[in-house]
Amino acid sequence: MMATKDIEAGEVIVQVPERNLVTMKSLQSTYGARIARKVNSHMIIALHIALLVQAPERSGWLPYLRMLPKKFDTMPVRYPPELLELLPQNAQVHVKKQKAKIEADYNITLDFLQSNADLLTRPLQYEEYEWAWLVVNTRCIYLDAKNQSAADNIALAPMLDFLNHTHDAKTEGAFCTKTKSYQIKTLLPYKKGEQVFINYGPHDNCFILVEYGFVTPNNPYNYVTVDNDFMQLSIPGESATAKKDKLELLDMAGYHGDYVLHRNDVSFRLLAGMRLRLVNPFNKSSVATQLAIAQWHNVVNGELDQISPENERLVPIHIERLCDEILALAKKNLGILARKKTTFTVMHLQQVWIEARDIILSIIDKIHRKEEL
Ligand SMILES: C[S@@+](CC[C@H](N)C(=O)[O-])C[C@H]1O[C@@H](n2cnc3c(N)ncnc32)[C@H](O)[C@@H]1O
Repeated sequence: MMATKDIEAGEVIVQVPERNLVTMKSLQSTYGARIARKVNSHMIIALHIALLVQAPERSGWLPYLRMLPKKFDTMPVRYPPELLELLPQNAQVHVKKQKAKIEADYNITLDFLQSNADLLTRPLQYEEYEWAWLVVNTRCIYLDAKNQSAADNIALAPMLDFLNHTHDAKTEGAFCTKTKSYQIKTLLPYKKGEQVFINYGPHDNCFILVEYGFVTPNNPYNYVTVDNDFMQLSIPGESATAKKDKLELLDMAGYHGDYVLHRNDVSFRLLAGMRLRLVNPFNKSSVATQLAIAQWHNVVNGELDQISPENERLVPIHIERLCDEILALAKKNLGILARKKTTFTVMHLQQVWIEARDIILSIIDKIHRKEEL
C-alpha cells in the first residue's frame, strides 16, 4: 500500500469498521447455531473464504477475492520435497507442524460440513481449503481479547490486510471503541508515494518464511538453531551413558534444546548445555561428578562463574565445532541452490542460508578473537 499523501507520525493510516471485520462472532450471524464447538475461528474464517470463492458472484466480495493471492507457492508448506529438505532443520519441523494443523483443520471442517452440506456449491477439496487456510494465516490480525465487542481473537480486516511487513515499521494497531473500528496508527512519517508498512512482529526470517512466505533484508531477529548438531556432537571421552544422563539432566533442569546462535552472541542455554557436556569423565554415582553437577547448577543460577578453567577453555572450541557443521551445511545447500533455476523460492532459501552462514562466521570470528561468547 502506498501513501497517497504525506503522512505524519501518529496518524491513523487504516480504519476498518467493526461491521467489515470477519470474525467468529460476525460469522455467527451467517452460520447461526451451525458453528460447532470444535470449529475454531481460523477454521471458520477459512471455510467462509472457501465458500465465498465457490460462489463469488453471489457473495458481493468479488472485488476483494480478486485481489487475494492466486496461489501460495512461496509458502514452504507448498514446497516440493526437494526444496523442503533445503530449509534449516527448525523450519522443516515448523512446516511439518503447520501441514499437520491444516490437515487436521480440514478433517474437522469436513466433519462439520457433513451436517451442513447445503453450504457447499461443490465438495470442498483439500487444495481449496489449504488456500483459504493460508489466506487466513497470512492476512489475519489479532484482536485484543479484552475487547468485548469482538469476541474471538483473530479477524480478517479487508484493506488493512494489504499492508506489507518490515521489522522497522513502528505502528500501533487496536480496536477503538469510540470509532467502533480496528485502526492502525503509524509512529513513523511517510512521504507521498512511499510504501507504507506495518510490523507483523519480532520474527526471524525462518519464521516469516514459514508463516508468510517471504523473507526481509537485514532482519535483526535472525538466529541459527543448532539443536540437532548439539545432540549429535561427539565429545572426546564422553560415553553413550554419560551423554544420555547429561541430556536427561538438561531436560530436568529445563535446559534441553532451543540452542541458538545470534550474530553477536551464543545463547545462554547453549552455553549451559555445552558446559555440562564438557564435564568428563561423567559418572553419576561418583562424588567428583556430583560436585561438578552442583557446580554446573551454580553456574546456571549465576552463583558461580565457571565449573573449572578447563571446562571454560573447552566451551568455545566445541561451539566452533558446531559452527563448522552449520557452515558446511550452509555451503552445501548454497551450492545446490546455485544450480537451480532462479525463482522467488530459491532466492528465499539462498537468503536464509547466506544469513545463517554470516551469523556463524561472526561467531567463529568472535571465538578466534577470544571475545566472551
Ligand atoms: C497481509 S498480506 C500483505 C498484502 C499482500 N502483499 C497482498 O498484496 O495481498 C501478507 C503477505 O504479503 C506478502 N508480504 C508482506 N510483507 C512483505 C515483504 N516485506 N516482502 C515481501 N512480501 C511481503 C507476503 O506474501 C505475505 O504473506
